[in-house]
Amino acid sequence: MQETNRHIYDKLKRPLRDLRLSVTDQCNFRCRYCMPEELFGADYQFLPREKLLTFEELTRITRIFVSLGVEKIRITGGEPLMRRELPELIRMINEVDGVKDIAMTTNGSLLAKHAQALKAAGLRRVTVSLDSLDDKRFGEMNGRGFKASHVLQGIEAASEAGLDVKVNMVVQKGVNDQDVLPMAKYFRERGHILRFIEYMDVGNTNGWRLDQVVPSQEIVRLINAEMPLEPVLPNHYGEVASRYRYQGETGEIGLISSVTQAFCSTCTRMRISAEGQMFGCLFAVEGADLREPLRQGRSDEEIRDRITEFWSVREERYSELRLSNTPGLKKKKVEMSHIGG
Ligand SMILES: Nc1nc2c(ncn2[C@@H]2O[C@H](COP(=O)(O)OP(=O)(O)OP(=O)(O)O)[C@@H](O)[C@H]2O)c(=O)[nH]1
Ligand SMILES: C[S@@+](CC[C@H](N)C(=O)[O-])C[C@H]1O[C@@H](n2cnc3c(N)ncnc32)[C@H](O)[C@@H]1O
Ligand code: SF4
Ligand code: SF4
Repeated sequence: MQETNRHIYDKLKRPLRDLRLSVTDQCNFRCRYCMPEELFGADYQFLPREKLLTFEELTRITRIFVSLGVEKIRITGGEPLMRRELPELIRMINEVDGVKDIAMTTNGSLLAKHAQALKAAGLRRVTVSLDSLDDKRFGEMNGRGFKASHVLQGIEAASEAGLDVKVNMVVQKGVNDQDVLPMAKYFRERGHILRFIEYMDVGNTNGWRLDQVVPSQEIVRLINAEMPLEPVLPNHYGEVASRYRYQGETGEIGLISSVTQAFCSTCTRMRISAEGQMFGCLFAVEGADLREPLRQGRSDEEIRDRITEFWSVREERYSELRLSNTPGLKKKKVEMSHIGG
């Protein structure tokens, strides 16, 4: 029987509501802002299979988190579609009593192949990352020469399969800022929500510089000048993106402003890396292990206590601290491809 779901709160009184599960640390792209080729080269040691949480372990974790009030699950990575049999995991998670929303973030390269199976397994929404419509620029940004047209086919296939599609674009000054308007026009016509993400200083390897961030407000101004926008209220507490609607239409865009308007004060997200470490922040230094307790035969109650304890001492708010330029920001952080974006 489903236990009574109770919310737990961290030190800053933020409830635990969302669970982001990374299912692999591997990826077929080498986006410079995430996994630069020179650091994630041919000799890079990805996690061996036995270290990855199994589908049964991921499902059990989900069930325990749901008993703590989580309703929203996001599958991510690395590239989640590189994990074999992923639709089977979706099916298993979808059967967990109390899961209200299950979504996946993907680079879209393998989406055309898997969209139908994912939908049939119970996936509702997919967020596809795409940084440019220009094949050459996109190929350079993803570090592997993948074509934008290929990802667009994936988006089409997902839409045809009945999945709700959003698109994420990381905007970097001098790299793809010229693509903001063409992307906005393209996805406005097709009715998909495009979200612009401020380039972040994730991990230790992407060579981030503040002057490469395009502030969200600049993007709003740029689009508004051509296609007038109006702000829209958030869908729910803690929504990451601020929303704007094209005036007189239902179409929207979103702005994820983790550099210029940090949203840590309403951050309700727990992240689990592919090897089963819990992270309370995208910029965490280290996580707390769940895999060993799972494999040592600990009871659900014991694992629930471990999660509760971890969340109750959580006080991370990295982006807010970065915003206030607090000295002594952590030097060594977990990599985004490892923790799951
Ligand atoms: N700094 C920071 N960035 C985040 C956080 N959550 C998401 N992001 C960034 O926002 C991007 C978009 O998030 P998505 O994976 O699309 O998920 P979401 O915003 O929860 O999506 P919806 O459920 O559709 O609202 C991520 O890839 C990250 O780049 C967070 O907690 N902190
Ligand atoms: C780490 S990826 C994992 C899922 C999948 N591989 C993908 O690209 O959608 C999740 C999201 O993080 C975003 N991301 C990665 N590095 C980033 C950075 N430095 N700043 C902002 N967003 C970033 C990506 O664009 C993507 O939308
Ligand atoms: S952003 Fe996604 S697609 Fe790009 S390297 Fe990172 S994990 Fe891979
Ligand atoms: S920086 Fe950390 S605490 Fe702030 S919103 Fe992102 S994940 Fe949450």
